[in-house]
Amino acid sequence: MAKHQFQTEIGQLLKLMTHSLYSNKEIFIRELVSNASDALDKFNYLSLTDEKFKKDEWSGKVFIKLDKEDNSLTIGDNGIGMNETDLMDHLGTIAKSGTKAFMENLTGDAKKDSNLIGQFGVGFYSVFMVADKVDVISKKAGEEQAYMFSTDGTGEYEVKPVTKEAHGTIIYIKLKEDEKEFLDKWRVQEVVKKYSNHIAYPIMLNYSEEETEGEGDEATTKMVHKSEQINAATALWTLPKSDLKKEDYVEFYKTLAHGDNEPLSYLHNRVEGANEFTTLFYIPKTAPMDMYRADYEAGVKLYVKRVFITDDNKELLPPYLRFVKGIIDSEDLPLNVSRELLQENRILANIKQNSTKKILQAIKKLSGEEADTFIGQYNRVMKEGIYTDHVNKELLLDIVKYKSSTEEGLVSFEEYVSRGDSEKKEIYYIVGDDEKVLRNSPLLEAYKKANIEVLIMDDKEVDSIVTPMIGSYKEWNLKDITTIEAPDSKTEEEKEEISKEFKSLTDKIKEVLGEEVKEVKTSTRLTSSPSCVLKDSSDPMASMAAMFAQMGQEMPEIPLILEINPDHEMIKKLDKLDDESLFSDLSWILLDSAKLSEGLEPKDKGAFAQRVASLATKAL
Ligand SMILES: Nc1ncnc2c1ncn2[C@@H]1O[C@H](COP(=O)(O)OP(=O)(O)OP(=O)(O)O)[C@@H](O)[C@H]1O
Repeated sequence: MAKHQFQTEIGQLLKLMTHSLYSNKEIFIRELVSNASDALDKFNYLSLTDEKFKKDEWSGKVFIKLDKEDNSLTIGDNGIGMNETDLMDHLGTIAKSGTKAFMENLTGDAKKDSNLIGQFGVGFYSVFMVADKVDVISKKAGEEQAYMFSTDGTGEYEVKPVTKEAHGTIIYIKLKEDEKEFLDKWRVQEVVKKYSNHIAYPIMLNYSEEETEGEGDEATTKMVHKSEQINAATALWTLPKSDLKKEDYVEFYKTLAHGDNEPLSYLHNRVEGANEFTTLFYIPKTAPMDMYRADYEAGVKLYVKRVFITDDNKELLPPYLRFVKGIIDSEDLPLNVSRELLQENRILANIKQNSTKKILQAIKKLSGEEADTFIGQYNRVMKEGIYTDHVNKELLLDIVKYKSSTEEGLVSFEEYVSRGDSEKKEIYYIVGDDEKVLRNSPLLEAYKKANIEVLIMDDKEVDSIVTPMIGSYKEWNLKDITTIEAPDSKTEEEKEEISKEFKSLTDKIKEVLGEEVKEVKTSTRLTSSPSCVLKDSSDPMASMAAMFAQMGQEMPEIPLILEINPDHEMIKKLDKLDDESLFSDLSWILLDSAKLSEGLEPKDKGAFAQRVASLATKAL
């Protein structure tokens, strides 16, 4: 008999299962039933597509056996089964990178942590919350030899050949002394109904019960073996909407998401006509942990006429909808559609297009608290959608929200437009990575004064790439306020006059700063700040920079224009200053502090600090 060491991470995981996650132990039943159901799905597919298995008169079943005398619970299925390598690969190691992420994400809150179990696919090991010892006896469909994998959940497991008639898997669980509740028929039935009522196969509960025959002195009791189906065993999505209540949808979601939370929203549609299919989609209340991992798991399962095809196809929905969980069941796809060719399939492309639109329309309809929750979790991926999905850009633009310079909370483009200047039709925005810096930016001063709303986009990584390519929203052009003229009440002549009046000063500052700025000019956009910097939108580098950003590359530097506030005390005094060295220091400070207040860095931070210290000393 071969003894093997568990992979290190599994060792850690087992410890965790046995010692930490004890408040929600019942989920081990959900996890094992779900694995059984997956194994049945896989065999079902084979029996319908592979000649070798077609002759089988087969109907998939899960069974659960309770044995009070032996203090054991057994969960079995007649599904695809596992051979020796499968047992060692699937149960002795965790191939997925998920486990490490699982361990890192543990919060210490047992309820939350047990929800993570499903998300990270460490389902089988949850059995060690209740088991002293586990034997997995399995025979793979189409193979001769069966094997038994045994472990007591410490560091080692054994695998040996055994005899088993039919293909499938039996998991024998010797329960810990204090886990007798899982031998109670009602308790097990309750757990199965809660999590697994709508898996597509019958779950049979086998148990023994004392029955009394006769009455009084004549009465005799004997043990009777019973077997009954304890789940509905209907694929929920095939039922008419009118037969289903919210509770049914929520219950099914729990099976699907391996969790205990309610979904934020769901949509169930049957499409008839040239292309027939049913979809049932859920939007989780909280974004999946792996949403921003490159190896995220697909959330949608594909079925063809109720037969499970795959849960590993990331093309069923566009990537920005990767948080959606659910089912697509097509009537028209061939059962043996090659998994590789799914991508290019016209029917599937049509389903994808239709589903995407339906999901986005449902999201758009969310209101109040639900809409807030959605935006809190998914605003960023929706912006990703704007970038990648041109067909649904309009819908997506109605969903995303931004901070605003004049409103509390988040606002939509629609709300902005309803308040904006309907003649000018412009949407103003400023992008950066620090909300506070953006709100205090000198560039906002003129907009504040003119009472014009500016969208504060503080998710720079995404906004700086996505927003420039939005272009317009319902004929309203988006304008980056760091590149355009500010609103002001002065005429061109007045501006000209001020510019002339300060020409010698602006020339002198430019002389000091040299190539660091492209131009120095008087500003009409400032009220309380002495200076600000702007990107020169007419410079060819500016459009290049946007292109670079879209390709995810480092942006080339765009030359800056320094604007000074002619009404500011400092500028007035500077104009009259004779001390050359002080003039030079103050010119640099005008530039560097303007950069800082817009979230940019001074070129020479050390020199900046020295100049400030020297000025402070003079002021004392
Ligand atoms: N009853 C079973 N029949 C056949 N294979 C099984 C069975 N139970 C488990 N397996 C195999 O072992 C693997 C590991 O199972 P485990 O529950 O740990 O994770 P998972 O099912 O892959 O992930 P998740 O829990 O997220 O669905 C499964 O993917 C499957 O290949």
